[in-house]
Amino acid sequence: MQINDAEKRVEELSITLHELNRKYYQEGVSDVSDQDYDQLLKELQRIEEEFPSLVKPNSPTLRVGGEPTKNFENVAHNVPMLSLSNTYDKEDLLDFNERTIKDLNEDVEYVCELKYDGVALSLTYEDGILVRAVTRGDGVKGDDVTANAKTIRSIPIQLNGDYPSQFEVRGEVFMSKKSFDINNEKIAIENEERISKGNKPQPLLANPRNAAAGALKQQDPKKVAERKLDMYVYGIVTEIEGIDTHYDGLVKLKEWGFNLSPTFEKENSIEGVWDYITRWDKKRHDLPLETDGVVIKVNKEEFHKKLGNTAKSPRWAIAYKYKAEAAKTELEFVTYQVGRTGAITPVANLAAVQLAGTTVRRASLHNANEIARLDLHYHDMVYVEKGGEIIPKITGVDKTERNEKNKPVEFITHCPACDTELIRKEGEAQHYCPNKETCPPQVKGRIQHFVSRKAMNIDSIGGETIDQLIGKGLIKDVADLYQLDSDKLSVMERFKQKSIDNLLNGIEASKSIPYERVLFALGIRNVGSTISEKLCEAFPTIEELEKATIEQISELYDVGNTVGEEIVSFFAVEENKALVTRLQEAGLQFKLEKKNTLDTLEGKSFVCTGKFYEFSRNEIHDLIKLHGGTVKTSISKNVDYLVAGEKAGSKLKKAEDLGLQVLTEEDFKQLITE
Ligand SMILES: NC(=O)c1ccc[n+]([C@@H]2O[C@H](COP(=O)([O-])OP(=O)(O)OC[C@H]3O[C@@H](n4cnc5c(N)ncnc54)[C@H](O)[C@@H]3O)[C@@H](O)[C@H]2O)c1
Ligand SMILES: [Zn+2]
Repeated sequence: MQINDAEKRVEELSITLHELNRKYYQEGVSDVSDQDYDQLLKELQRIEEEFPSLVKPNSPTLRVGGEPTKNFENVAHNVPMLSLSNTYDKEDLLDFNERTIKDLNEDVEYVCELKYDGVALSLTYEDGILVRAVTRGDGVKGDDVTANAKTIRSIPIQLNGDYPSQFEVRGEVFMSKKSFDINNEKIAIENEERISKGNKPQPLLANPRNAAAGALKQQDPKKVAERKLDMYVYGIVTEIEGIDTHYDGLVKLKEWGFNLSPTFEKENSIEGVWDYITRWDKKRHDLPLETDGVVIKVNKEEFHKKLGNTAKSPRWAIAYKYKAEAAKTELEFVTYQVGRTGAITPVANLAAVQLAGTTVRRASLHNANEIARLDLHYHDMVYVEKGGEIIPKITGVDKTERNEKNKPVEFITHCPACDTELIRKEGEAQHYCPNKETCPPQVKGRIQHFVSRKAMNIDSIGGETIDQLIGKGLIKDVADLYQLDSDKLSVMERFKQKSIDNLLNGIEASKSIPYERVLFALGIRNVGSTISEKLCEAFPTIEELEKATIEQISELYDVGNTVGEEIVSFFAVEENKALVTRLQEAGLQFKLEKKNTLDTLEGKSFVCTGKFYEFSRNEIHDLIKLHGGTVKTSISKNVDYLVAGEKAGSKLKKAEDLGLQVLTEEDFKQLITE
């Protein structure tokens, strides 16, 4: 691979992984299976190993988890809370064993535990009393959720026995399969009542892991208690005299009153580990909670110190993850969904089949390429797989069972919602319905996105209200919302004055939503909430963004080419410009609120490369922005300064060739303190 191709691929992978992370940790949504995610991450790791100069300071290979939230006090961890390196492969596991023995120059004993599928929590005890519970957050600091943790019955508030005076223990908070079902039943019953009163139904919990994460972050501890969470602890962090092995630590934890899964086991060789893994492959489904693998840990504490950590995970442990489960069933027919951007997604409708404890009836087929790849025929017997909990996917067809009369699945040519002929852009996998203006799911989808919580947050407008507003001809697009008034709304059915007031108040309040969220709300393809923040920082008014070129946009840190293309083509459409103007006239924010920035570096642009001592690269970026400068990723004549650390490499050479000013970390510090 050439460095140019590598750089491009690194960028693509980083954007994809950042977005998958954001969805997974912030919204609890998985767009791809864990196995696919792990494959992408490994690919990035391999490229970065080959081209170390391409490692960005915030690369997904270096980052743990999500981010702490603003809803709780953020607390720094005494010892970082890391992730675990993982594998789906026996070979990798054997390699791990060999490497460990080689590094230690001694035989090792392991402890095997199941990998509980929930969220990590750190608990601190002083004199036997729980004083603090903190989530993993970004690994360095997390959310203080002590009040919530105290409502979880399996977390002891007061310990028994000979516990040390102060120590930290970590474990997994989870929602048992039983609580998950009960909670969903409750929500379903509440929904019947809500619907009968004309209110919006609540979404069901998607899966136990996501449900546990959501519940733990509730603001009201009473609500946490209602969700009936549990916790298994899996390790002591603090060094404690007399506890020399991980196994002894677990036994002690049990004595002091903690809740542990009784499934942990000591193995004196990697063969023993493999035996444990095989034994639990099927049996784990009988456990009260979801598990997705086995965690293998070196037993002796002394070895943990010797082996140390990578940026992201300890070297003394590895997770072996079980492969997704598969089943075979019949493809009955294919339906097509229309998204808010007009993208058409084919969905396989299957004869019901049991898979990993749930009944599966539908699977996503992604796009026409996928159908072609599978060479899918109606009534084929297909293999479905479910990675973790996400929508299952079809991985193959059993062609030996194909009846010759079965016809191949042909992609539709016209939109199932509005009958417009579909288009497919060159080089793209997806079909689109080009009828943006009147295709009902697109019109509705855009409005739904616009009012959603992370966008304009108008929660008084649910799906059914949108249907009615469109049906009664009151709105055709999002700008029409701002023309509504009591009079017009009087034609709405099952709408009391109170609902009308709520709706209008919500719309009014949205006028103060900041520019970055308004931009996100516009629903431009590939412009998610993070990208939108970056764009607003670089182009503080919509007029500046409108004038920006693809190149200028792609130069921004972590923003790819495709975003530039989407932005430029958005503003090339007259209707879009007109929509923005109408929203501006309605009083929405299209200008970045000036944060308290300084102007020391106003108008200057910087590229940073290499390794720094006093600051991390991210901190330097933040300092540049704080002082009014801009950060770019690649060297060009338009860059003013290169801040070069240790091992600066190719960028330094290029900067020198172009005659740019090169700053050391020290020079940079002087520049901002001048
Ligand atoms: N599908 C997606 O879009 C998507 C996106 C992001 C992450 N993911 C998945 O999440 C993984 C990364 O998440 P992660 O960093 O939380 O890592 P992880 O969940 O794979 O492993 C680390 C965690 O395991 C937990 N754990 C459970 N049982 C344990 C035990 N017995 N001992 C020690 N720890 C135990 C701990 O909470 C620890 O934080 C990825 O590998 C991927 O599978 C998927
Ligand atoms: Zn259509």
